[in-house]
Amino acid sequence: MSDALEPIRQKIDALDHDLVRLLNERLGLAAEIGKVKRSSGGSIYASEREDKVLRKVCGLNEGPIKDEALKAIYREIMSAAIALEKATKIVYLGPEATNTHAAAIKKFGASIDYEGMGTIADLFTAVEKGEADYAVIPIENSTEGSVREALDNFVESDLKIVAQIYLEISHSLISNESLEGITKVYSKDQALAQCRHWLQRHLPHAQLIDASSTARAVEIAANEPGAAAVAGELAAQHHDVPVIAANIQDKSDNTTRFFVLGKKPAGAVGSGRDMSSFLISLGDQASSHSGALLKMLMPMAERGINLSKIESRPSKRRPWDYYFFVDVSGHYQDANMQEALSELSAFCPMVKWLGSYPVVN
Ligand SMILES: C=C(O[C@@H]1C=C(C(=O)O)C=C[C@H]1O)C(=O)O
Repeated sequence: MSDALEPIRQKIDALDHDLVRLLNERLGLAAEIGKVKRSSGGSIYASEREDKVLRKVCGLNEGPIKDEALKAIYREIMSAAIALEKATKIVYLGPEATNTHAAAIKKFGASIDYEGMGTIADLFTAVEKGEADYAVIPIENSTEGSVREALDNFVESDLKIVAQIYLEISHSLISNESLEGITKVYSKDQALAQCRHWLQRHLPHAQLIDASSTARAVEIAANEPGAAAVAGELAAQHHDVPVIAANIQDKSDNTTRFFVLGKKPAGAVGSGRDMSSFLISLGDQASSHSGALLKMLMPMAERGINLSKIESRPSKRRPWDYYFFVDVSGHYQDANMQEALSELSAFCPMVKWLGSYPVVN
Protein backbone atom coordinates (compact mmCIF):
# COMPACT_ATOMS: atom_id res chain seq x y z
CA MET A 1 0.00 0.00 0.00
CA SER A 2 2.78 2.41 0.98
CA ASP A 3 4.19 2.09 -2.54
CA ALA A 4 0.97 3.49 -3.96
CA LEU A 5 0.82 6.34 -1.44
CA GLU A 6 4.41 7.46 -1.77
CA PRO A 7 4.30 9.23 -5.17
CA ILE A 8 1.06 11.03 -4.23
CA ARG A 9 2.55 12.13 -0.90
CA GLN A 10 5.57 13.45 -2.73
CA LYS A 11 3.25 15.66 -4.78
CA ILE A 12 1.54 16.85 -1.59
CA ASP A 13 4.96 17.64 -0.09
CA ALA A 14 5.87 19.69 -3.15
CA LEU A 15 2.57 21.61 -2.93
CA ASP A 16 3.06 22.24 0.82
CA HIS A 17 6.46 23.67 -0.06
CA ASP A 18 4.77 26.13 -2.43
CA LEU A 19 1.89 26.85 -0.02
CA VAL A 20 4.23 27.80 2.84
CA ARG A 21 6.25 30.05 0.53
CA LEU A 22 3.09 31.69 -0.84
CA LEU A 23 1.58 32.16 2.62
CA ASN A 24 4.72 33.88 3.83
CA GLU A 25 4.83 36.02 0.71
CA ARG A 26 1.22 37.07 1.40
CA LEU A 27 2.03 37.80 5.06
CA GLY A 28 5.04 39.86 4.00
CA LEU A 29 2.69 42.08 1.99
CA ALA A 30 0.35 42.37 4.99
CA ALA A 31 3.33 43.54 7.06
CA GLU A 32 3.95 46.27 4.43
CA ILE A 33 0.27 47.25 4.65
CA GLY A 34 0.67 47.37 8.44
CA LYS A 35 3.51 49.89 8.11
CA VAL A 36 1.41 52.17 5.92
CA LYS A 37 -1.56 51.89 8.30
CA ARG A 38 0.56 52.61 11.37
CA SER A 39 2.10 55.72 9.82
CA SER A 40 -1.24 57.01 8.47
CA GLY A 41 -3.30 56.07 11.53
CA GLY A 42 -5.48 53.63 9.58
CA SER A 43 -7.44 50.80 11.18
CA ILE A 44 -5.51 47.51 11.30
CA TYR A 45 -8.62 45.36 11.03
CA ALA A 46 -10.53 46.20 7.84
CA SER A 47 -13.88 44.36 7.82
CA GLU A 48 -14.84 45.65 4.35
CA ARG A 49 -11.58 44.38 2.84
CA GLU A 50 -11.93 40.98 4.55
CA ASP A 51 -15.47 40.70 3.19
CA LYS A 52 -14.14 41.36 -0.33
CA VAL A 53 -11.24 38.88 0.08
CA LEU A 54 -13.58 36.11 1.27
CA ARG A 55 -16.03 36.71 -1.58
CA LYS A 56 -13.20 36.80 -4.10
CA VAL A 57 -11.65 33.49 -2.98
CA CYS A 58 -15.07 31.78 -2.83
CA GLY A 59 -15.69 33.10 -6.36
CA LEU A 60 -12.41 31.54 -7.53
CA ASN A 61 -13.18 28.22 -5.87
CA GLU A 62 -14.01 25.36 -8.22
CA GLY A 63 -13.83 22.66 -5.51
CA PRO A 64 -13.53 20.04 -4.21
CA ILE A 65 -12.87 22.23 -1.13
CA LYS A 66 -16.13 23.63 0.28
CA ASP A 67 -16.51 27.41 0.60
CA GLU A 68 -16.95 27.05 4.38
CA ALA A 69 -13.60 25.23 4.70
CA LEU A 70 -11.87 27.78 2.46
CA LYS A 71 -13.29 30.62 4.57
CA ALA A 72 -12.07 28.95 7.79
CA ILE A 73 -8.55 28.67 6.34
CA TYR A 74 -8.65 32.31 5.22
CA ARG A 75 -9.94 33.34 8.65
CA GLU A 76 -6.66 32.06 10.12
CA ILE A 77 -4.52 33.52 7.33
CA MET A 78 -6.05 36.94 7.92
CA SER A 79 -5.73 36.48 11.70
CA ALA A 80 -1.98 35.92 11.24
CA ALA A 81 -1.85 38.96 8.92
CA ILE A 82 -3.52 41.23 11.49
CA ALA A 83 -1.16 40.01 14.24
CA LEU A 84 1.84 40.71 12.01
CA GLU A 85 0.64 44.22 11.14
CA LYS A 86 0.32 45.08 14.84
CA ALA A 87 -0.01 43.11 18.09
CA THR A 88 -3.79 43.35 18.33
CA LYS A 89 -5.87 42.95 21.48
CA ILE A 90 -9.58 42.12 21.47
CA VAL A 91 -11.68 42.39 24.61
CA TYR A 92 -14.93 40.48 24.97
CA LEU A 93 -17.67 39.96 27.55
CA GLY A 94 -15.97 37.41 29.78
CA PRO A 95 -15.01 35.36 31.62
CA GLU A 96 -13.25 32.95 29.25
CA ALA A 97 -15.34 30.55 27.15
CA THR A 98 -18.52 32.68 26.99
CA ASN A 99 -20.51 32.87 23.76
CA THR A 100 -19.01 36.30 23.19
CA HIS A 101 -15.54 34.74 23.44
CA ALA A 102 -16.60 32.10 20.87
CA ALA A 103 -17.94 34.87 18.59
CA ALA A 104 -14.66 36.82 18.90
CA ILE A 105 -12.59 33.75 17.95
CA LYS A 106 -14.93 33.04 15.03
CA LYS A 107 -14.26 36.52 13.65
CA PHE A 108 -10.60 37.10 14.52
CA GLY A 109 -9.01 33.63 14.65
CA ALA A 110 -6.22 32.18 16.76
CA SER A 111 -3.35 34.67 16.27
CA ILE A 112 -4.93 37.51 18.24
CA ASP A 113 -4.72 38.32 21.98
CA TYR A 114 -8.06 38.07 23.77
CA GLU A 115 -9.12 39.26 27.20
CA GLY A 116 -12.46 38.77 28.92
CA MET A 117 -13.98 41.68 30.90
CA GLY A 118 -16.80 41.82 33.42
CA THR A 119 -19.31 44.26 31.92
CA ILE A 120 -20.24 45.79 28.58
CA ALA A 121 -19.36 49.23 29.99
CA ASP A 122 -15.82 47.92 30.76
CA LEU A 123 -15.46 46.87 27.10
CA PHE A 124 -16.39 50.33 25.81
CA THR A 125 -13.94 51.93 28.26
CA ALA A 126 -11.05 49.60 27.34
CA VAL A 127 -11.26 50.56 23.64
CA GLU A 128 -11.90 54.25 24.37
CA LYS A 129 -8.78 54.40 26.55
CA GLY A 130 -6.69 52.48 23.99
CA GLU A 131 -6.15 49.51 26.33
CA ALA A 132 -7.62 47.27 23.64
CA ASP A 133 -7.95 47.66 19.86
CA TYR A 134 -11.45 46.22 19.43
CA ALA A 135 -14.31 45.00 21.63
CA VAL A 136 -16.85 42.27 20.89
CA ILE A 137 -20.26 42.80 22.52
CA PRO A 138 -23.54 40.84 22.29
CA ILE A 139 -26.27 43.05 20.81
CA GLU A 140 -29.36 40.90 20.29
CA ASN A 141 -30.62 37.35 20.40
CA SER A 142 -33.18 35.93 17.98
CA THR A 143 -35.45 34.69 20.79
CA GLU A 144 -34.76 37.08 23.65
CA GLY A 145 -34.34 40.40 21.83
CA SER A 146 -31.86 43.20 22.45
CA VAL A 147 -29.17 43.42 25.09
CA ARG A 148 -30.21 46.71 26.69
CA GLU A 149 -26.91 47.44 28.39
CA ALA A 150 -25.22 47.31 24.98
CA LEU A 151 -27.66 49.81 23.43
CA ASP A 152 -27.45 52.22 26.36
CA ASN A 153 -23.65 52.42 26.20
CA PHE A 154 -23.79 53.84 22.66
CA VAL A 155 -25.46 57.03 23.90
CA GLU A 156 -22.28 58.39 25.52
CA SER A 157 -19.64 56.64 23.42
CA ASP A 158 -17.89 57.70 20.21
CA LEU A 159 -16.77 54.17 19.32
CA LYS A 160 -17.83 52.85 15.93
CA ILE A 161 -19.39 49.53 15.02
CA VAL A 162 -16.95 48.08 12.46
CA ALA A 163 -18.33 44.55 11.97
CA GLN A 164 -21.07 42.20 13.05
CA ILE A 165 -20.93 38.49 13.88
CA TYR A 166 -23.78 35.98 13.92
CA LEU A 167 -23.29 32.93 16.12
CA GLU A 168 -25.72 30.06 16.45
CA ILE A 169 -26.11 29.53 20.16
CA SER A 170 -26.50 26.01 21.42
CA HIS A 171 -26.86 25.43 25.15
CA SER A 172 -25.89 22.33 27.10
CA LEU A 173 -26.68 21.15 30.60
CA ILE A 174 -23.28 20.83 32.26
CA SER A 175 -22.70 19.13 35.60
CA ASN A 176 -20.62 16.63 37.55
CA GLU A 177 -23.96 15.16 38.76
CA SER A 178 -26.33 12.89 36.88
CA LEU A 179 -29.71 14.45 35.94
CA GLU A 180 -31.36 12.95 39.08
CA GLY A 181 -28.83 14.57 41.40
CA ILE A 182 -29.32 18.15 40.13
CA THR A 183 -31.12 20.53 42.50
CA LYS A 184 -29.88 23.91 41.21
CA VAL A 185 -29.26 25.25 37.72
CA TYR A 186 -27.07 28.31 37.26
CA SER A 187 -26.87 30.47 34.15
CA LYS A 188 -27.25 33.95 32.70
CA ASP A 189 -30.94 34.96 32.73
CA GLN A 190 -31.17 35.02 28.90
CA ALA A 191 -29.75 31.48 28.63
CA LEU A 192 -32.17 30.17 31.29
CA ALA A 193 -35.03 31.82 29.41
CA GLN A 194 -33.92 30.21 26.14
CA CYS A 195 -34.11 26.73 27.74
CA ARG A 196 -37.26 27.33 29.81
CA HIS A 197 -39.33 24.46 28.40
CA TRP A 198 -36.56 21.86 28.49
CA LEU A 199 -35.76 22.74 32.13
CA GLN A 200 -39.44 22.59 33.10
CA ARG A 201 -39.79 19.16 31.51
CA HIS A 202 -36.57 17.55 32.78
CA LEU A 203 -35.79 19.41 36.01
CA PRO A 204 -39.18 20.71 37.25
CA HIS A 205 -38.03 20.96 40.88
CA ALA A 206 -34.60 22.48 40.36
CA GLN A 207 -33.99 26.02 41.51
CA LEU A 208 -32.97 28.33 38.61
CA ILE A 209 -30.32 30.82 39.69
CA ASP A 210 -29.05 33.85 37.77
CA ALA A 211 -25.26 34.05 37.25
CA SER A 212 -23.23 36.90 35.77
CA SER A 213 -22.33 34.83 32.70
CA THR A 214 -22.77 31.31 31.34
CA ALA A 215 -19.06 30.63 31.88
CA ARG A 216 -19.27 31.77 35.51
CA ALA A 217 -22.22 29.37 35.92
CA VAL A 218 -20.01 26.46 34.83
CA GLU A 219 -17.34 27.55 37.30
CA ILE A 220 -19.94 27.39 40.12
CA ALA A 221 -21.31 24.05 38.90
CA ALA A 222 -17.81 22.60 38.85
CA ASN A 223 -17.48 23.07 42.61
CA GLU A 224 -20.96 22.96 44.15
CA PRO A 225 -22.64 19.59 44.91
CA GLY A 226 -26.08 19.28 43.23
CA ALA A 227 -25.39 22.17 40.88
CA ALA A 228 -25.56 22.29 37.08
CA ALA A 229 -25.01 25.08 34.55
CA VAL A 230 -26.58 25.99 31.25
CA ALA A 231 -23.78 27.10 28.91
CA GLY A 232 -22.03 26.41 25.64
CA GLU A 233 -19.71 23.47 25.05
CA LEU A 234 -16.66 25.76 24.95
CA ALA A 235 -17.27 26.53 28.64
CA ALA A 236 -17.72 22.83 29.51
CA GLN A 237 -14.41 22.00 27.82
CA HIS A 238 -12.68 24.97 29.40
CA HIS A 239 -13.69 23.98 32.97
CA ASP A 240 -13.53 20.26 32.30
CA VAL A 241 -17.11 19.55 33.46
CA PRO A 242 -19.18 16.92 31.58
CA VAL A 243 -22.08 17.76 29.26
CA ILE A 244 -25.18 15.93 30.57
CA ALA A 245 -27.47 16.98 27.71
CA ALA A 246 -26.63 18.92 24.54
CA ASN A 247 -28.81 21.30 22.48
CA ILE A 248 -31.36 21.94 25.21
CA GLN A 249 -32.49 25.33 23.84
CA ASP A 250 -36.22 25.56 23.05
CA LYS A 251 -35.66 26.89 19.53
CA SER A 252 -33.08 25.29 17.28
CA ASP A 253 -32.49 28.48 15.30
CA ASN A 254 -31.27 30.41 18.33
CA THR A 255 -28.78 32.97 17.03
CA THR A 256 -27.00 35.85 18.74
CA ARG A 257 -25.75 38.90 16.90
CA PHE A 258 -22.57 40.58 18.12
CA PHE A 259 -20.92 43.88 17.21
CA VAL A 260 -17.20 44.57 16.87
CA LEU A 261 -16.38 48.06 18.13
CA GLY A 262 -13.32 50.09 17.26
CA LYS A 263 -12.13 53.69 17.27
CA LYS A 264 -12.05 54.16 13.51
CA PRO A 265 -14.94 53.51 11.15
CA ALA A 266 -14.93 50.75 8.53
CA GLY A 267 -14.88 51.58 4.81
CA ALA A 268 -17.59 50.61 2.34
CA VAL A 269 -17.80 47.20 0.65
CA GLY A 270 -20.28 48.51 -1.92
CA SER A 271 -22.57 46.30 -4.08
CA GLY A 272 -25.35 46.47 -1.49
CA ARG A 273 -23.23 44.71 1.12
CA ASP A 274 -23.09 47.47 3.77
CA MET A 275 -25.33 48.18 6.73
CA SER A 276 -25.39 51.15 9.09
CA SER A 277 -26.67 51.83 12.59
CA PHE A 278 -27.88 55.17 13.97
CA LEU A 279 -29.15 56.56 17.24
CA ILE A 280 -31.92 59.09 16.69
CA SER A 281 -33.80 61.30 19.12
CA LEU A 282 -36.99 63.16 18.21
CA GLY A 283 -36.88 65.33 21.33
CA ASP A 284 -40.26 66.77 22.32
CA GLN A 285 -41.86 66.06 18.95
CA ALA A 286 -42.28 62.36 19.75
CA SER A 287 -45.06 63.03 22.26
CA SER A 288 -46.40 66.36 20.99
CA HIS A 289 -46.59 65.89 17.18
CA SER A 290 -48.77 63.20 15.67
CA GLY A 291 -46.89 61.23 13.03
CA ALA A 292 -43.44 62.27 14.31
CA LEU A 293 -42.18 58.69 14.26
CA LEU A 294 -43.42 58.19 10.71
CA LYS A 295 -41.74 61.47 9.70
CA MET A 296 -38.47 60.14 11.16
CA LEU A 297 -38.57 57.06 8.95
CA MET A 298 -39.56 58.78 5.70
CA PRO A 299 -36.24 60.39 4.61
CA MET A 300 -34.62 56.93 4.45
CA ALA A 301 -37.66 55.07 3.04
CA GLU A 302 -38.11 57.62 0.23
CA ARG A 303 -34.54 56.95 -0.91
CA GLY A 304 -34.82 53.16 -0.98
CA ILE A 305 -32.83 52.73 2.24
CA ASN A 306 -34.23 49.65 3.88
CA LEU A 307 -34.95 49.68 7.62
CA SER A 308 -34.18 46.27 9.15
CA LYS A 309 -34.53 47.10 12.84
CA ILE A 310 -35.90 49.83 15.09
CA GLU A 311 -35.66 49.66 18.85
CA SER A 312 -36.59 52.32 21.38
CA ARG A 313 -34.95 52.88 24.75
CA PRO A 314 -35.94 55.37 27.44
CA SER A 315 -33.59 58.37 27.30
CA LYS A 316 -33.45 58.54 31.13
CA ARG A 317 -33.55 62.34 30.78
CA ARG A 318 -37.33 62.74 31.05
CA PRO A 319 -40.18 60.25 31.42
CA TRP A 320 -41.52 58.99 28.04
CA ASP A 321 -38.58 60.44 26.12
CA TYR A 322 -36.91 57.87 23.86
CA TYR A 323 -33.84 57.15 21.82
CA PHE A 324 -34.41 55.14 18.66
CA PHE A 325 -31.77 52.66 17.50
CA VAL A 326 -32.13 51.92 13.81
CA ASP A 327 -30.32 49.52 11.46
CA VAL A 328 -30.54 50.34 7.77
CA SER A 329 -29.10 49.14 4.46
CA GLY A 330 -26.18 51.06 2.93
CA HIS A 331 -23.02 52.86 4.06
CA TYR A 332 -22.82 56.22 5.82
CA GLN A 333 -20.87 57.67 2.88
CA ASP A 334 -23.46 56.67 0.25
CA ALA A 335 -24.91 59.75 -1.45
CA ASN A 336 -28.55 58.80 -0.73
CA MET A 337 -27.67 58.15 2.93
CA GLN A 338 -26.05 61.58 3.25
CA GLU A 339 -29.15 63.23 1.76
CA ALA A 340 -31.47 61.34 4.11
CA LEU A 341 -29.30 62.26 7.10
CA SER A 342 -29.25 65.98 6.33
CA GLU A 343 -33.04 65.91 5.97
CA LEU A 344 -33.34 64.09 9.32
CA SER A 345 -30.95 66.45 11.09
CA ALA A 346 -33.20 69.38 10.19
CA PHE A 347 -35.85 68.21 12.68
CA CYS A 348 -34.17 65.67 14.98
CA PRO A 349 -32.09 67.04 17.88
CA MET A 350 -29.83 64.00 17.67
CA VAL A 351 -28.80 61.85 14.70
CA LYS A 352 -25.73 59.90 15.74
CA TRP A 353 -23.90 57.55 13.36
CA LEU A 354 -22.90 54.41 15.26
CA GLY A 355 -21.05 52.77 12.37
CA SER A 356 -21.26 51.06 8.98
CA TYR A 357 -20.22 47.43 8.47
CA PRO A 358 -20.53 44.47 6.05
CA VAL A 359 -23.92 42.73 5.98
CA VAL A 360 -22.77 39.26 7.10
CA ASN A 361 -19.50 37.69 8.14
C1 LIG B 1 -3.82 43.10 4.90
C2 LIG B 1 -4.75 43.91 5.41
O1 LIG B 1 -5.07 43.94 6.79
C3 LIG B 1 -5.94 42.98 7.40
C4 LIG B 1 -5.72 41.63 6.81
C5 LIG B 1 -6.38 41.28 5.63
C6 LIG B 1 -5.91 40.15 4.79
O2 LIG B 1 -5.09 39.35 5.28
O3 LIG B 1 -6.31 40.04 3.61
C7 LIG B 1 -7.49 42.05 5.20
C8 LIG B 1 -7.94 43.12 5.94
C9 LIG B 1 -7.36 43.52 7.25
O4 LIG B 1 -8.19 43.07 8.28
C10 LIG B 1 -5.50 44.88 4.56
O5 LIG B 1 -6.11 45.81 5.12
O6 LIG B 1 -5.48 44.73 3.32
